[in-house]
Amino acid sequence: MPGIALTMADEMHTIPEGVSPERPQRLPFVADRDVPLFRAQLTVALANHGIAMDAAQVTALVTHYHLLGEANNRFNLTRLIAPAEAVRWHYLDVLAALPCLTAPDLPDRWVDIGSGGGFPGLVLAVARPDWQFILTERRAKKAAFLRHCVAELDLGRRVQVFAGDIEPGTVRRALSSCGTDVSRETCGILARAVEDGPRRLPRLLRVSPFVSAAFWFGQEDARALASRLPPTWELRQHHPLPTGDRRAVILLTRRTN
Ligand SMILES: C[S@@+](CC[C@H](N)C(=O)[O-])C[C@H]1O[C@@H](n2cnc3c(N)ncnc32)[C@H](O)[C@@H]1O
Repeated sequence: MPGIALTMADEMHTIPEGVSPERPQRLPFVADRDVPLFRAQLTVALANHGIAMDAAQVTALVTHYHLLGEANNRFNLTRLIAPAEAVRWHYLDVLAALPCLTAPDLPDRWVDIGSGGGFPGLVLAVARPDWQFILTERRAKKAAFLRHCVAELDLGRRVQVFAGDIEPGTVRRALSSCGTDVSRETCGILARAVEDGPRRLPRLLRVSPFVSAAFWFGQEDARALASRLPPTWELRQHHPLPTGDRRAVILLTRRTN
């Protein structure tokens, strides 16, 4: 059954096919009901898509979902919180990108622009214990939620949260404040469902620490991005995702010559 591609803004995430439009926009999260269902459906999805994770990693993702659900009852992090929707549209959507992110010449340090509830950065941090992440989020409540998740999941040694706006003029300062030596170190940039991404994200590519980028896009956004790429960047891979019709991770790299 083809899914409907996610659009750029969370508020606009389209309802996946098969979900009744009659349904209330946001069902309250009920931990006793939803967490066991989520664990079962996540386990099936990982097996079906050949994504290897050990028991501790699965438990960490379940814990993240639990925290997300509880926080979502207090303020809006995502509309897609019911177990089946969350597994598919959030966790599988992120984890299915792993094969294209794991080439040895790609960075092991990533900056997630607009992490929201932790997608993709926090989920990738659980999946790849050898990578480091800076999760950035302009909204204070969401940044506080991310910090809480990092503490609960014991990821503090390699995952940092920057609360603030990431723009071309501020990004180097933001990374420095998280301990990155921007004159020597390189990193990759991640973004999923960031508002107006095809227009705003290419500007960040001009900033020097960034040597790779992975953007979760539908077909239209991928097309719009292609015409805005700085000349020093090229498309390295278009990695289709199983979560939506023509949905993909667009992997970009800075040219070396
Ligand atoms: C639509 S949500 C998507 C969240 C998450 N990436 C996901 O895929 O579910 C976009 C998030 O990016 C944040 N955001 C947008 N532009 C930003 C910027 N320039 N710097 C930091 N955060 C930003 C917003 O506050 C919002 O939480």
